[in-house]
Amino acid sequence: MFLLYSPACNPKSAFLYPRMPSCRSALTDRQLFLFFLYTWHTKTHQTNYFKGGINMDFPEYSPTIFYRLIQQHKEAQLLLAAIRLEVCSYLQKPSSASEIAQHTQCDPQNMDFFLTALSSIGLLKKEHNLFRNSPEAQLYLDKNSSLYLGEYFLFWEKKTSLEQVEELVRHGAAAPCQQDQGHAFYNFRELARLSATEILTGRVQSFLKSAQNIFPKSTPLHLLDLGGGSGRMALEFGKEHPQATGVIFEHPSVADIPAGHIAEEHLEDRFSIIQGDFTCDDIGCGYHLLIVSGVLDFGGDALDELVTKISAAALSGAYLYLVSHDVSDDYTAPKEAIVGWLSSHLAGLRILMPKSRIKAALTAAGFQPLSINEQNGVISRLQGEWYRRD
Ligand SMILES: C[S@@+](CC[C@H](N)C(=O)[O-])C[C@H]1O[C@@H](n2cnc3c(N)ncnc32)[C@H](O)[C@@H]1O
Repeated sequence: MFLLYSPACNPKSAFLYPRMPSCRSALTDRQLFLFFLYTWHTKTHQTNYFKGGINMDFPEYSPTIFYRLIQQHKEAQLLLAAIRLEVCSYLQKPSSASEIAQHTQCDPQNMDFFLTALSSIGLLKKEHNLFRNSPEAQLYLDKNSSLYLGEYFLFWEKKTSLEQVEELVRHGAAAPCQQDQGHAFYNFRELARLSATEILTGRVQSFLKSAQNIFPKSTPLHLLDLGGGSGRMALEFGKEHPQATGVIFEHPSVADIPAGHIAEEHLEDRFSIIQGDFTCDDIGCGYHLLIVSGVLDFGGDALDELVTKISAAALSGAYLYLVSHDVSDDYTAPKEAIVGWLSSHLAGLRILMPKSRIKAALTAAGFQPLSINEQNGVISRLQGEWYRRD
């Protein structure tokens, strides 16, 4: 057909066509109609048949997020395997895959693939076919490091595993945990043992750094570390404040862990343990400083009662250092806390509490949050925050 072979068929020259009267006289009305129909169709549908271009628009959203999540899962599998195989404990210096395979009694060929994959995700460095730890792997994944966290990661991964998520969502928990069964559900003793190192990777430092703006080193004071776990917060504070004395309150099933640290640090003359259940037992009194780290989130229905008890144990003008999970009112943030504690929620143990609820309970019991100015701006880098008792 004429139209198809006409220069005017080229979509580019189609724009020019109405300005070419000599050419127009050669076309019938039907040809003109078909021509305009064609021009409209090609422009509307963004096609370019003659150049072999893309015949589709991009979807409105990309599926990248799904690939990223699946990729993260695989990378986490690699990390956990690396911890179990203890490869980082042999990679302080550049080594070949076969040397590492020999140390760990593994298959040399697959060790090479494995170490190369670990290099691709940044846990190792690979140069000239030799592997060595990245700085982070050296510090936290080498069993010989004083900050080795491998065991802690494995414990935490198992404790918060979502392997059963589908089953639990489908059928619910077989025997839902009661609120006061936290000690049965969580191995707090093991957590206290392993977090004695984890707490030294930033949490204690944040606490001490902010505390130095409040407590001069030479001031005598008495402190309580409620549900203190390893007791490290109290003891490291005690080491920096020679006039400080203190109590670490812990459940009887955990108490030997902080007791061991008191003995190791030779702080028996200034620090002691009170064993008990803080929901019903006496927690002592006369405290100038109260450390409440990772405890109030688990207060459940007894939160107000517990906070009232804490308030009664505090001296007027005492300071309280709170570490909470900073949970939003609709429980969608922060994702680390929401996903991290999902397994216990699915098991029937409702342990997280919105930050606003904790703050309201503390305020009602006479604790006022310290303003950022009063904390000399340290709060922005803190995981904890300070309150002062009226
Ligand atoms: C998440 S851990 C926090 C440990 C420590 N404060 C820290 O920041 O690492 C909670 C601690 O509270 C203790 N705890 C929980 N419920 C308790 C109760 N009813 N009585 C005494 N201790 C309790 C647990 O034994 C555990 O050591």
